[in-house]
Amino acid sequence: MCFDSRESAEGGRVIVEVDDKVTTVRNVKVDSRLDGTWDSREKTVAFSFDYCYWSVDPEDPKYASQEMVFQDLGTSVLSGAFRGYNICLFAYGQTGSGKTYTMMGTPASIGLTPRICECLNKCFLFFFFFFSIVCTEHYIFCSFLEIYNERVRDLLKQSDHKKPYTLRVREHPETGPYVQGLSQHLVTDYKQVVDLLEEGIAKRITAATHIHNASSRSHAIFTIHYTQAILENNLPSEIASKINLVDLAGSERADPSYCKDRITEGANINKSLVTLGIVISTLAQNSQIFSSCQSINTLTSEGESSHVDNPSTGSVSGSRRPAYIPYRDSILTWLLKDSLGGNSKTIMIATISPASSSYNETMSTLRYASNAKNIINKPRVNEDANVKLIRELREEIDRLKTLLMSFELRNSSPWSDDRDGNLTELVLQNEMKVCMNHL
Ligand SMILES: Nc1ncnc2c1ncn2[C@@H]1O[C@H](COP(=O)(O)OP(=O)(O)OP(=O)(O)O)[C@@H](O)[C@H]1O
Repeated sequence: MCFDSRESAEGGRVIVEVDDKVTTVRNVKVDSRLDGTWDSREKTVAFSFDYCYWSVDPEDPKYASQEMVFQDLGTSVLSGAFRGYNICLFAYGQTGSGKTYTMMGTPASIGLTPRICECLNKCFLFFFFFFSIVCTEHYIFCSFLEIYNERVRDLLKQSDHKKPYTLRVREHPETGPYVQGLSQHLVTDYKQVVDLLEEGIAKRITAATHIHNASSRSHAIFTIHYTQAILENNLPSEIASKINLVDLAGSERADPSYCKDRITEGANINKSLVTLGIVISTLAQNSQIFSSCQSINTLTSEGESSHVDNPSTGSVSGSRRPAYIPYRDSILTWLLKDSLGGNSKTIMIATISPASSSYNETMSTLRYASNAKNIINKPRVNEDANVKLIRELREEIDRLKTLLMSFELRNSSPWSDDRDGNLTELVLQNEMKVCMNHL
């Protein structure tokens, strides 16, 4: 949260308050109605989130530093990545409100992305020691792209200046959407990551707007593919995690005084942010339907009731179907499909301005974030399929062995020999499958 230059020049009347996990916004127009007439609008609206930060004035004791944000959000990205989950962290908010500052930072105050990269390199040994897993090696590949005017550009590839390098988005049946031909860079130390980030940020398209004189006009996605070679129960295996760190272009109303290019940019930025909003609210609605269906099923299986009317879903026993999610309506939502509603732990950072002149933008950003809070994703660990199979077979062997022992302890009946024989056979078959998988 910060004032932009325009708001500071205007004297910046503060209408936002942050108290622990609650952000309250005051509507000054309601305040200024001194004629005594009744106003139906709320004077203050409170929003609750997992974390709320105040970073308007560094002298303020409540001031949230980059380190504090990293301690809360960055470490949860890292612990998810170490355990093999896909993670997405994206910053959304009004132009000039601090998205790039939070995600990338400045040389004097580094942001989340470089801090996460630094810790991926440094902390993995501690993590594996802590979770008693033996990690033999780890690899980090990075890519950096921007979506500008609904086209994808590689920010880490040299291109002919006359012809910008645009890439196609494709969809893999198992791993989901990806950018064909996007360059991947192996990094082995922090300096290399910082160099890549600096190279990409320098190539990213920015322009002066009325609000911010170096406004990012594109959505930037920095992706880290983090793979760990591990030994679990003496089995070599790999855990892979994809971390998407997304700095969105600022939401800003179109201004007719801008040149044609700026208006086209603005229209494309708005199109993708509107689609993102629709995707988020549809996912939130679907998650509500899903969770109410689950609670209906729980009640039914407990035998308490088989007909539950749920006013929020408006139907009986979950007959309301999940709505279609228009991921493909913009490149941004298509590329983030898995992060927004699939196999990913996703964190949204909403950046706002505390100034009264930004009231509408602030309310819209906080409503957006409130909607996103209701989405329930289903992240799963990306572990090696063979190791998973071996673990399941071992569990099955243990179960069958226990069963066999209990038969042997009992007095054998005329048919028990057959049954014991079948179990022994099953144990042998499973042992063989495990051996084959080891080869
Ligand atoms: N919490 C903060 N503390 C100090 N300075 C900040 C903070 N947040 C943002 N700034 C400064 O405010 C200016 C605008 O921030 P930033 O570029 O991050 O905005 P943005 O939301 O990414 O804007 P746009 O969408 O237009 O790209 C920058 O100069 C940045 O360094």
